[in-house]
Amino acid sequence: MDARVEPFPEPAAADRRPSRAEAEEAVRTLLRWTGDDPTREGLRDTPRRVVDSYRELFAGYDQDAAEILGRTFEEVSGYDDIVLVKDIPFFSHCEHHMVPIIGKAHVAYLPDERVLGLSKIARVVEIFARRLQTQEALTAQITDAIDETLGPRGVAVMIEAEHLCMSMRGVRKQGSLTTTSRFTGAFKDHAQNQAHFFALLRGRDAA
Ligand SMILES: Nc1nc2c(ncn2[C@@H]2O[C@H](COP(=O)(O)OP(=O)(O)OP(=O)(O)O)[C@@H](O)[C@H]2O)c(=O)[nH]1
Ligand SMILES: [Zn+2]
Repeated sequence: MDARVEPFPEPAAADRRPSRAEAEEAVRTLLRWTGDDPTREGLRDTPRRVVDSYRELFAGYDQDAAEILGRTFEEVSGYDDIVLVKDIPFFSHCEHHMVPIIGKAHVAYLPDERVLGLSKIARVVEIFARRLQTQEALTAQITDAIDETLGPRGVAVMIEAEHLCMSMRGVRKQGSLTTTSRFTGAFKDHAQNQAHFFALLRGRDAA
């Protein structure tokens, strides 16, 4: 296993999870921490809603990228050029502040013998985005999951995102975008493949 990154973190074991009642109580504690009153009518159902929201926003902990990416197709046409799915929107949450990260992922690979269903590329972005993340880890996990499961000639991933922990709070710089990228195989070794990837990305503004 590649030591740089754990591509398929084990989903949190059910027995290590607090109960729903404990989770709702934690939300009540945070409501009191804000200075509000969790017993007032408007907030009475809020712990339940927050816990339900967390289930959805962090659903990625219960999903396995290898399973999604395991469903591949043999490429019989001889197509061997770049496959790029760009502008995949995602919402994630930063692991430092648990505040949203809003961004777009651009994911490309150079097929070898097998290709992926295109929706699976967007699904793998979702799986890793719906966990607490840094942008660097999100980029690495998407790249390495595709690389290790599909075995293509190369993978290229670029992510552009705004971190609301830098906009709403802290340094308060609205609109600043962070870009991260990761390349494997033929994208890493051959500058012209990287250049092709970047040229196709620039093309998104031309339409
Ligand atoms: N490298 C990296 N840093 C991130 C990411 N998301 C948030 N951060 C940063 O994580 C850092 C946490 O810094 P700390 O000094 O521990 O926390 P803090 O006191 O809340 O920092 P400020 O945000 O500067 O107020 C901040 O600089 C954030 O901007 C990310 O995806 N990648
Ligand atoms: Zn943050």
